[in-house]
Amino acid sequence: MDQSPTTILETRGLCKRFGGVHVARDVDFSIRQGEIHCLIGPNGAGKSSLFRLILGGYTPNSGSIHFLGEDVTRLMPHDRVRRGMSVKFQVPGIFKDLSVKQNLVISFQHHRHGQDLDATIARVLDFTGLAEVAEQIAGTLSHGRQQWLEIGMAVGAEPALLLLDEPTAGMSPEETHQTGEMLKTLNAQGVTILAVEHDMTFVQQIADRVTVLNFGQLFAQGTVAEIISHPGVAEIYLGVSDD
Ligand SMILES: Nc1ncnc2c1ncn2[C@@H]1O[C@H](COP(=O)(O)OP(=O)(O)OP(=O)(O)O)[C@@H](O)[C@H]1O
Repeated sequence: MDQSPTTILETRGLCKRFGGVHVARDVDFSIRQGEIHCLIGPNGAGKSSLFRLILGGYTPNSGSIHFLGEDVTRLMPHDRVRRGMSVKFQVPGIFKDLSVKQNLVISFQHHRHGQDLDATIARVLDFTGLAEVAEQIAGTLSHGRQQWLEIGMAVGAEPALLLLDEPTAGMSPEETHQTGEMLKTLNAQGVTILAVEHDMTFVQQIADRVTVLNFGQLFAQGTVAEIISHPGVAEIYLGVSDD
């Protein structure tokens, strides 16, 4: 099994079932250091489940997960975060009654103090384009800006791997495009990104590689161009069997 230095995360023979439902079937999946990797597939394919397995929200029935060369299969989610994973879920987990800046203070105050905390907040406000609304109550921001605030909260600790579950859900096309540019900037600064995503325009904008899941199994993997021209991928989206 490949365990080259360029592999940041790898799953080996990962299986997870709930009763008779197999949400992950023998999944061998890897993310390369420095890439933007998108996870796609039809509804119910197992994307969110794989995401939760990687983060430790679900425990696999069998198989293993390796992050930065270490077996993290049995680690609690917070121990995975401590090792460099960070996550933004689909539903914004922000404090809506607090200001943008107060949200960032709460996110970073356990890791950063004094000038270091101020510098981190300034960097995140600049990166997310939220500096002009730093004092605004977060719940009054547009949907897109609330999502950017949460991305900012997820990247303040400078993670090695950022996991995003449908980061553009509910966004306008312009907000979606801006999010893509934001993530490419972050990636250029050294953050590896895994995004579960439905919007293929967005996937084309950001992805270095794409993995397609279907019925809990790895169906195809490749560049965006390879996946788009893969005849089986179009078929599973149309609900036609590839057998
Ligand atoms: N905790 C659970 N208990 C039982 N079944 C589950 C659980 N989590 C997921 N499933 C089932 O596993 C399958 C895969 O679900 P999952 O949410 O991972 O798919 P998905 O690809 O993320 O779908 P979508 O694109 O609709 O979000 C579905 O049939 C779902 O109902």
